[in-house]
Amino acid sequence: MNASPVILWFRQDLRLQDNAALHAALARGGPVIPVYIWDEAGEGDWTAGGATKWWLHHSLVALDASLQTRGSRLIVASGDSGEVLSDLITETGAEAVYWNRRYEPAVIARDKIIKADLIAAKIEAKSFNSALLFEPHTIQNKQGKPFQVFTPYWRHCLTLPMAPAVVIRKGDFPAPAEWPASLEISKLKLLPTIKWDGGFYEAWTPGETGAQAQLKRFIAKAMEAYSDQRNTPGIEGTSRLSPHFHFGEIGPRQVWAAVQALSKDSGVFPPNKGSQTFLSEVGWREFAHHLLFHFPQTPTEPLREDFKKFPWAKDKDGALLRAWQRGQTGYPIVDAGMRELWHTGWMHNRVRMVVASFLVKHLRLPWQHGAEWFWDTLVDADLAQNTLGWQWSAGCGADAAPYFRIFAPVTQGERFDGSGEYVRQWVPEIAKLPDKFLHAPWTAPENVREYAKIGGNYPDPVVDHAQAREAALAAFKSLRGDSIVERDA
Ligand SMILES: Cc1cc2nc3c(=O)[nH]c(=O)nc-3n(C[C@H](O)[C@H](O)[C@H](O)COP(=O)(O)OP(=O)(O)OC[C@H]3O[C@@H](n4cnc5c(N)ncnc54)[C@H](O)[C@@H]3O)c2cc1C
Repeated sequence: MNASPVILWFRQDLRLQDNAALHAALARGGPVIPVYIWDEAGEGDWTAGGATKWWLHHSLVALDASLQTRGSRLIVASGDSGEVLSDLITETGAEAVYWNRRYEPAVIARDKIIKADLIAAKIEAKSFNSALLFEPHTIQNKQGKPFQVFTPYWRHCLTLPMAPAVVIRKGDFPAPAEWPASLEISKLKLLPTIKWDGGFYEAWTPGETGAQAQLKRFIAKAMEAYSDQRNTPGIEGTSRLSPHFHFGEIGPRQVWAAVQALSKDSGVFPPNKGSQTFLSEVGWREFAHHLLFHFPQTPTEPLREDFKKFPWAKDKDGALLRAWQRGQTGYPIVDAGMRELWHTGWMHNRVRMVVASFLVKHLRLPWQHGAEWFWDTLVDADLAQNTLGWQWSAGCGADAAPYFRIFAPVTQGERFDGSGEYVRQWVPEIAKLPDKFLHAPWTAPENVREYAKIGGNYPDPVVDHAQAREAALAAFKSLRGDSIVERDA
């Protein structure tokens, strides 16, 4: 038992349950001082975008409220993490700093320095895993190398022991006799000054309680049918846990345990096909972190070296990129996705794949432009998962979709939004079109267009699908210099 305070440094682990650093801090004894540091420079080139800042504000408010129910509170500071911690140590007499690990390259580099400095100053510095089932440095293939294909990666992971979720005891957390100074959360200025975030409030409840409610809802209503319904953007067929995962308001061990609990009666795990597919998507999240850790250059550079020479198209005045960002490409499924993103900070995975393919293949614009836009607009923007998603879509990453697989936006719309529910919600100016023309409004006869009152409200396609596809294949061919199999997805 220890009487000196321990600083519990919260980062992307904004929850009390299944929090290994908190568990260790409580077990150590002595007052626990929970701290959050807003350290933009410490994130390297990837400081939080507008949408994740919105989420963070509300998540910190929720965390502080939860801590207060435990006789504690959140100390909030801004600045260089190492300096803030050092000042707090002086102010509080803390002799230990505990935190949960993160895996982004700039953060790893920063944390290493902080740990070394703390140890040199004779402060107990300990880090823990609360974010992943399998930490990247513990996983390698038979050749001792990182995995680059998901299926063998995941098969290997599933042979390994998995730590259970950590249970935090009930009751108050020991508090210091005097709390150090704290900023008000609003002083971090994370919320937008221009009010574009109205839709976010309707769509989300940031914080640990919101995350648990979302998991419960998903398990009760959608998990069993997940493998059939996960590709239909017009229904709530997926968990929508991604921003909660990103901020560590829920951890994968908790999700695993919740699915496992359903197997109590049958003894079969996972209990059904839906849960099996769902857990393998959680596996993709693990894989994304594995890749980012082992290939830290990939947020900006293609994993496949040959793609560095890809002949991207010229986009005069950025007009094509702007049309894509604003949901004005003339392809309804693409525009619906981009508008859903702008309005709610989230986009369905099927549609993320369609809009990413459209940017990279139809418009032939660099995937990095798309990754940057997603970074700023997604509430779940995550360096590991965003990088994997974009490199997968562009065909230049690990286990990626081949470049020559070009998603045809009309076919994708008809196949995955056949009833048009999704497009009608996000592209209301064409809502009155009959299903037959909904995904290709330019093919509707004039009288139908008139009846549906499309008028000049909705743009014609910014590129012709067939021509764009040919140009993309030619560009790919010039890169590869060999024959390719052509197939629309
Ligand atoms: C171009 C592109 C960019 C993406 N950027 C991000 C991002 O910044 N942040 C992010 O969390 N996800 C990203 N994804 C992955 C995926 O689209 C989202 O995780 C998913 O849509 C989140 O919705 P959900 O929580 O309902 O997922 P569910 O289908 O319920 O899946 C459960 C969890 O598994 C993980 N997951 C699901 N699909 C994937 C996947 N393909 N890759 C990695 N993890 C996955 C997520 O953590 C998700 O919350 C991206 C995908 C693409 C194609």
